[in-house]
Amino acid sequence: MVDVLAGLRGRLIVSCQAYPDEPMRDPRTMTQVAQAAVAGGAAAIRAQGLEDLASIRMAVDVPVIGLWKDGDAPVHITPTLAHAVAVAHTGVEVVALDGTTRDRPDGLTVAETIATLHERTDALVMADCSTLEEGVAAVDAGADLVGTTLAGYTPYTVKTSGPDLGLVERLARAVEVPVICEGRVHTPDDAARALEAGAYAVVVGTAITHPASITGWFVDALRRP
Ligand SMILES: CC(=O)N[C@H](C=O)[C@@H](O)[C@H](O)[C@H](O)COP(=O)(O)O
Repeated sequence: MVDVLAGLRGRLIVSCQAYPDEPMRDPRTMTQVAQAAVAGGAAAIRAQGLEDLASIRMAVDVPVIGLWKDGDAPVHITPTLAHAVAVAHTGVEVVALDGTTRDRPDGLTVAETIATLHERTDALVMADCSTLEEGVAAVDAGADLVGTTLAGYTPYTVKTSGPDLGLVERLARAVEVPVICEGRVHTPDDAARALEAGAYAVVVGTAITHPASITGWFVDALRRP
């Protein structure tokens, strides 16, 4: 598993996710998107949902970071231990879960969730966080990687127009585990700046794998006076 992390240093991870009721919400489609990303040089794939994960894990030869978005509670990225174990059982190398200190639907803490997952499976854990304090706490709780995934998506954080590079910088100074810059990395320049800010690796989702959003960016630009 140490090799998994070593292979991600300085590299691009592509998040391949389609949202409920979208046309591309189909495991075969997401698998093809993941294969295309790997062909383009992605060092790992991040993906969502048990079916997508099982299919993508079989189809690509790079590590997969898996999550399961479920429920309407504020904590919905791999929200419970049962979700985390199910994600690990798809064969992915890394389980991503909500690493904030908010109440979890099963009443467990992040530390209890990570400890039990580590006991029961070989998967590494990526804690999706929104603040420096959450990242530090998640690492203390046993997270193997920490991501800025939720910066701007919790009620107490501000959504920066690009990636939250300030948070990347502060986290990279504060923790010993790899810091993954994730969220609103929309250009190659954003990605390069994330590494300069101290990120170990960079996740890009929307800007590579979400055609509806990318189309919208162009449509909006044409509407400007
Ligand atoms: C906040 C949240 O739920 N983020 C999710 C986490 O898996 C995904 O919807 C994002 O696409 C992913 O984090 C990549 O970010 P971006 O698509 O901005 O490159």
